[in-house]
Amino acid sequence: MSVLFVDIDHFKQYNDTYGHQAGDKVLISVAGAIARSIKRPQDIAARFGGEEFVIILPDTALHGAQEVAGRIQSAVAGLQIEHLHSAFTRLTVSIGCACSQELQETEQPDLMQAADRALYQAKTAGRNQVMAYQM
Ligand SMILES: Nc1nc2c(ncn2[C@@H]2O[C@H](COP(=O)(O)OP(=O)(O)OP(=O)(O)O)[C@@H](O)[C@H]2O)c(=O)[nH]1
Repeated sequence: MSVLFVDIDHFKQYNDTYGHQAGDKVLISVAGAIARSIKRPQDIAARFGGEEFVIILPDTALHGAQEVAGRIQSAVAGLQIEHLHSAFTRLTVSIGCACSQELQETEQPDLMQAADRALYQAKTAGRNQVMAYQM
C-alpha cells in the first residue's frame, strides 16, 4: 500500500494575493487534477484539512505511487494557474509519498506519518517536488 500527501505550495500567499474565493476555485481545480490522475477503482483521494489532500493506493509499490505523484504534478502544471508570489510563477504542489509492502493494520498510522515527513522534506527542499519513502 502507498500513501500520498499532496499540499498546495504557498497557498496562504495565493489567498492573500488573489482572494479567498479564487483560492476556493483553486482547491476545486487541484481536486479535479488529482481525481484525473488516479486510475484504479480501489484508489481513494480525499481532502485532508485546508490545502492538503491524501491519496490511498492499495496494492501499489513505491514506483507506482511515484508515477501517480508525477501525473498529479503534470496535471496541476497543466492547469496553468498564475501564482506570481511563487518562485515558479505558477501554482505548484509538493508531494510526500510512503509505501509499505506488507502492512499490518497497526502500522497504518506509521505509513501516514512517513508520508507526512516526506511531504515536509519536499517543502524544505524547495517545493514543487516529490519525496518518496519506502518503509
Ligand atoms: N481559499 C481557501 N483557503 C483555505 C481553505 N482552507 C485553508 N485555507 C488556507 O490555506 C492556507 C494554508 O497556509 P499554510 O499552511 O501557511 O501553507 P502555505 O501558505 O500553503 O505554505 P506551504 O505549504 O509551506 O507552501 C491558509 O492561509 C488557510 O487559510 C479553504 O477552504 N479555502
